[in-house]
Amino acid sequence: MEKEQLINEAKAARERAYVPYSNFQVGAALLTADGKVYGGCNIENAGYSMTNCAERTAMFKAVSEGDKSFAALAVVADTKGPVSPCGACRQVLAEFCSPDMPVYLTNLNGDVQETTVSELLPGAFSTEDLDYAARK
Ligand SMILES: O=c1ccn([C@H]2C[C@H](O)[C@@H](CO)O2)c(=O)[nH]1
Ligand SMILES: [Zn+2]
Repeated sequence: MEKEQLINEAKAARERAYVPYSNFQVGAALLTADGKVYGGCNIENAGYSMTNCAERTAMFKAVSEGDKSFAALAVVADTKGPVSPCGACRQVLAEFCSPDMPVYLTNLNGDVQETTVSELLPGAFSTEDLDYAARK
């Protein structure tokens, strides 16, 4: 799938954002290794901290459907520059995606920043850290 197509899927998912509190719509599109696309939007809650970001919505949809092998992610919001994923989403990406997986950070003006999972979260806490402690 083309990068532009994945970005368009993220824009379509963004339209479904549930954002009565921030009014800030975010969309994500996660491409699986076998060519499926999971869209995600941010979903807010009157208890603000229960909000789920677009990126994690897409990730959790995929994993809950049995997909855990990913090829690329696109994220879009109406930001001045390419949107910057929050720390929680960076940690979730690091759990399931390879360090060099491409991530396309975009906005509605057509800016596109191509980065990777490890660039977004260098030195992520990982399962290897847990394994080391467990074998002692
Ligand atoms: O990368 C981001 C940044 C923010 N948000 C959401 C969370 C909340 O609904 C709103 C404002 O933080 O934007 C995302 O979905 N993804
Ligand atoms: Zn987030």
